[in-house]
Amino acid sequence: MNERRVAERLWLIVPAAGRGRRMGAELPKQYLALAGRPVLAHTLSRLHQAFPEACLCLCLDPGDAHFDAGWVPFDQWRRSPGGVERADSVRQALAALAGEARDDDLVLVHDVARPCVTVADLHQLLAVLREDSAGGLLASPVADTMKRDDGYERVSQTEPRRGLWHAQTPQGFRYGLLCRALHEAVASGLEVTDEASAVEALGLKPRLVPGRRDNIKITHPEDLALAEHILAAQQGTSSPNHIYEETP
Ligand SMILES: Nc1ccn([C@@H]2O[C@H](COP(=O)(O)OP(=O)(O)OP(=O)(O)O)[C@@H](O)[C@H]2O)c(=O)n1
Ligand SMILES: C[C@](O)(CO)[C@H](O)COP(=O)(O)O
Repeated sequence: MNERRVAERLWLIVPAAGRGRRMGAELPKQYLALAGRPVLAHTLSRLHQAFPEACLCLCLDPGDAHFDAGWVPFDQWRRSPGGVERADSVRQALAALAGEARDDDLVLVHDVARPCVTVADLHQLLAVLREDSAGGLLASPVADTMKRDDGYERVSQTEPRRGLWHAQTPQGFRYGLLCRALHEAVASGLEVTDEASAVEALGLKPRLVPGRRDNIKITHPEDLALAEHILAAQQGTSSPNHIYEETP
C-alpha cells in the first residue's frame, strides 16, 4: 500500500479581544498607531512574513467596531469571538478550528500586543516545536534582581532569579493537547494567564525557547514609544538572520 504523509498544517491563533485597560487609551491598544499603522497590522505582518501559508484565527470582541479586514495579509483566515479572559478567547478560537484541525497539528498562540517578534525567533520556535511533543514558548531569562513585595510597596524578600524566565508568545502546542489542557485548567479553576501554564498543569514540561528580549507586550502607555523604537532599530538591521522588511 502507498502511504502518503498528509502535509502538516500550521494554525495561528491571535487573541485580539482585549480592552487595553492598563493602556488607558480611547481605543483598545491593538488599534493604536505604531509607526503609522495599527499595532494589530504590524503583528499580523510579522506572523505572515514568517508563516505565509499558515491559517489564522483572530479573536475579536464581538462588539469591535475598529477592525478592518484589510489589515489581514493571510489568504486563509477567520475570526472568532473573544471571551471574558484571554484563555476564554483562545478556547473559542480552538473551538472554531474543530473539525478542521487535527490533533497533531501545531497551533501557535501569539498576543496581538507583541508586534516586535522577529521572523528569526518565529522560525526558531517552530523548528523546536516540530521535535517536541510537550510544546514550548519563546521566553527570555530574567536579568534583574527580583523582589517580592509585602503588599505595601516594601520589600518582603529577594527571590533567587536563577532559573526564572519571562514567558513571551508565541506559545505553541499540538491542537489536541492544547484543547485538553485549557479545558481541564479552566474546569479546575486554575488562573490561566498563558497556554503553557495549562499544559504544565497536565504534568508536562514545555520547552523554553530563548527569544529576543525586545519581543515586548505593549501594556502600559510608555510601551508604545518603546515598541516604535524597537521596530525602527530592527528595520535598520541588515543581518540576513533578521528579516524585518515587509515583502513588497
Ligand atoms: N478577554 C481577552 C483579554 C485579552 N486578550 C488578548 O490577550 C493578549 C494579552 O492580553 P493583555 O496584554 O492583558 O491585553 P488587554 O487585556 O487588552 O490589556 P489589559 O489587561 O490592560 O486590559 C492581548 O493580545 C489581548 O488582546 C483577548 O484576546 N481576550
Ligand atoms: C501570554 C503572556 O503574554 C505571557 O507573558 C501574558 O501572560 C499575557 O498577559 P495578560 O496581561 O495576563 O493577558
